[in-house]
Amino acid sequence: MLHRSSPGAVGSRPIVLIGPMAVGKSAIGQQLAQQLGVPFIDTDAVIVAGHGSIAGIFAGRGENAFREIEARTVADAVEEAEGTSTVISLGGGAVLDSGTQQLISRCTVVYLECDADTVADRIARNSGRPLLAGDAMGRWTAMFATRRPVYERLADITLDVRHGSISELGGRLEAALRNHAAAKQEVEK
Ligand SMILES: Nc1ncnc2c1ncn2[C@@H]1O[C@H](COP(=O)(O)OP(=O)(O)O)[C@@H](O)[C@H]1O
Ligand SMILES: O=C(O)C1=C[C@@H](OP(=O)(O)O)[C@@H](O)[C@H](O)C1
Ligand SMILES: [Mg+2]
Repeated sequence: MLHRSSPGAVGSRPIVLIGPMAVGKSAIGQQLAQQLGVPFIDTDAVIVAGHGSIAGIFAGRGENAFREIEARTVADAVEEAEGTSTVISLGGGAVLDSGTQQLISRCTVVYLECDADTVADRIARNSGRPLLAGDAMGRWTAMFATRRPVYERLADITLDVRHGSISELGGRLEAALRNHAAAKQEVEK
């Protein structure tokens, strides 16, 4: 019998978290991985470990260089996670890359959905996100408007994260993943 938190029940594909900056991809991803007892990869953390701070990469080499590093890092993470339910949290702009879009179609993609009010305080405290320098809320809102259709199109599961603590949202996401895996199994029978 499967334990309640056994990773088997959420399927055997990598679980990829997408969504706008500060929605909680890194925090909820880590929480979910802990609940499931599976590895966690935060692609931004991998980039920082290999190349220094994200602000430093943007300032020294530009956004295009960051996006190239990011696409390679995501590809390596998905490859490493293949055949497992490893949780992978992406940066908010990673899914704009068409190669990344193709790669994550082999994963269970979770879109964390929120509104500007949810992230306003977090963004006001923000320091390390170069794309939010200056008018952080204005920039966040403009980017969300253009990226939102991409997040919606790529999502297998959409989780509303406007209310709830990180651990509550981890619990809700685990339940949504179990439902999704069960529904897929039913279709494949
Ligand atoms: N549901 C939540 N409740 C309270 N704080 C949250 C919640 N989700 C995220 N946070 C906090 O907001 C900040 C941004 O979250 P983070 O996971 O880094 O977002 P992302 O990776 O999507 O940019 C972090 O300090 C995180 O702990
Ligand atoms: O949305 C973006 O373009 C970015 C989001 C950031 O990650 P988070 O979404 O985890 O903040 C980070 O990758 C970089 O600052 C660029
Ligand atoms: Mg993050």
